[in-house]
Amino acid sequence: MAGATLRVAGRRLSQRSGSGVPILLRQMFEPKSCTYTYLLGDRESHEAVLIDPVLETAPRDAQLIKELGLRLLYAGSGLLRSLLPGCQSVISRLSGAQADLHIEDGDSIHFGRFALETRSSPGHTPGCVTFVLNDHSMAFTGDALLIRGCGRTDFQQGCAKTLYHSVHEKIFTLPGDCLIYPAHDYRGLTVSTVEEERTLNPRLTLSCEEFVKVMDNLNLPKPQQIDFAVPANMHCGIQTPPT
Ligand SMILES: N[C@@H](CCC(=O)N[C@@H](CCS)C(=O)NCC(=O)O)C(=O)O
Ligand SMILES: [Fe+2]
Repeated sequence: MAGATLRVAGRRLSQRSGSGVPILLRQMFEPKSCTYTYLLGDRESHEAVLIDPVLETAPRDAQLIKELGLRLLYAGSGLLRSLLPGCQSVISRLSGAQADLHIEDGDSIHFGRFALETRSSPGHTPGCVTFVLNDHSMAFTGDALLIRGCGRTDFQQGCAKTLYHSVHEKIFTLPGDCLIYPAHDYRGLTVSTVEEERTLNPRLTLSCEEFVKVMDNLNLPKPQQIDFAVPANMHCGIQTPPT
């Protein structure tokens, strides 16, 4: 099972660092929810992981994974698991959702010569996680940190103060040139860096107190898919018929 192990909290990351080894990375877009899904793979072992998958595009993602000859080990979706046997669904333990594997702060997800470090980054939801590649060259920030923005905190047990501390302590402490890949973008931007967001993010450059005020007054409309997506996420992306 070498290269495919999930390590428990606090253990050292793999010594097989990603540094100098080109990773296979694909950013894929779902236009309805403006979601980015990320496929990360090791060209040598063909092991891969999928971050932030969306139900609607699971068949597309599964097809690409097959075409590229990859073996998907982990995905945050139960549907991918049924489309690609052998794949395990993964979600934060703090989400309270069902999955094959529950991850916690400090866990590592290994695929081939690479590993993703799990950094719990609650605030948008209690279960939000940022995945950091083991050489700290890139971070997948989910809905916590968006490009020049951040996840809203007005539903799904969100908390602005918690989000502020998550971003400052778990993401802004990464190297300045670490690439930031968010789960959503509503303006067509695709990638940022820690340094850019540390200096230019209009919300996260505020004091914690000012940030909380801004977040409490965003008055955003509810996302179109939310009533459908939240219950599904509790079952790792699988809809259960109403009873
Ligand atoms: N009108 C938009 C709403 C998008 C939205 O609320 N997005 C969430 C992230 C997905 S749960 C969010 O946190 N947005 C923060 C922000 O500042 O936009 C739509 O339905 O597309
Ligand atoms: Fe969200």
